[in-house]
Amino acid sequence: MTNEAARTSVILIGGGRMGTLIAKTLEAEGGFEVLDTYGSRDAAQLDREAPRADVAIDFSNRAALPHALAYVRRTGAALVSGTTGYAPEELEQIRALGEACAVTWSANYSLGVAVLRRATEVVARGLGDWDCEIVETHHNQKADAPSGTAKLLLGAVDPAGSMEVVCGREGMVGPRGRREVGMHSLRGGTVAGTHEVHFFGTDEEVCLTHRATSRQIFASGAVAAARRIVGREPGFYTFDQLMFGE
Ligand SMILES: NC(=O)C1=CN([C@@H]2O[C@H](COP(=O)(O)OP(=O)(O)OC[C@H]3O[C@@H](n4cnc5c(N)ncnc54)[C@H](OP(=O)(O)O)[C@@H]3O)[C@@H](O)[C@H]2O)C=CC1
Ligand SMILES: O=C(O)C1=N[C@H](C(=O)O)C[C@H](O)C1
Repeated sequence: MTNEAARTSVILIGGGRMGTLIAKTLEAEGGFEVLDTYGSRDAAQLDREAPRADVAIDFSNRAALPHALAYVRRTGAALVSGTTGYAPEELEQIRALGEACAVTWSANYSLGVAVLRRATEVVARGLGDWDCEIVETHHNQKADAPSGTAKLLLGAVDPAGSMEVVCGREGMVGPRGRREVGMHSLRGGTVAGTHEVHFFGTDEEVCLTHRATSRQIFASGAVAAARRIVGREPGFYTFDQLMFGE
């Protein structure tokens, strides 16, 4: 068998900042062959003509989802998706795709954020009656707000989904409610992604912060996920399951 035959074939959905960096990372790491990249102009080709790959890596836009789903259903490729901005029903469609193929979706493919999520769960349990505000900061080209990672961290603060979520505080009348979480989005410059979870008590504050200083962490995490998902049984796998086996 030649090295060529052993390579994992990939199609990329989205060839923007992340898609370009993932292509470079696949090339640098070796063992992968990118068959093609699909963007907004040719995403419809995914439905019928695009060649079968071992794995599709999707960092694009929610508008591409019907094509990504059609591609994976048609070809049986594994899916690694990092696209954010989905509605809950769309995320449910991605999870349901796991009945037919091996699928992973994560709002953040950095190891640091995977650990931050766990740390946030622990701190939130310990400081259950403290006020909590989540602040995310990203570059001025980001299409969605709040970030997918901010929503992931909200899930760690409030796993039951029982708290009121207040996005920004403009027009707020009266004091802050006890059963609410504030979400705040800042946009500017070239920030790769900063997430802060603030817990405020009386006369004290605990703040957990993750700061991405480069997008490379997301690209490397997505490629690691691609390596680990190819050849798995159909199912929806979390990033933690792929990386930590749990
Ligand atoms: N999970 C994670 O770790 C991370 C997730 N992200 C997420 O990845 C996504 C992409 O981010 P980024 O690369 O910075 O964004 P860019 O704007 O740089 O790139 C977006 C890409 O998506 C393509 N696209 C847009 N609409 C469609 C469509 N309808 N069908 C097919 N392709 C489409 C664009 O194609 P064209 O150029 O042809 O218009 C472009 O290539 C975002 O949702 C972002 O939040 C980002 C970083 C990390
Ligand atoms: O669009 C980005 O850039 C990023 N998007 C992801 C998100 O919405 O959480 C992950 C990361 O923060 C960078």
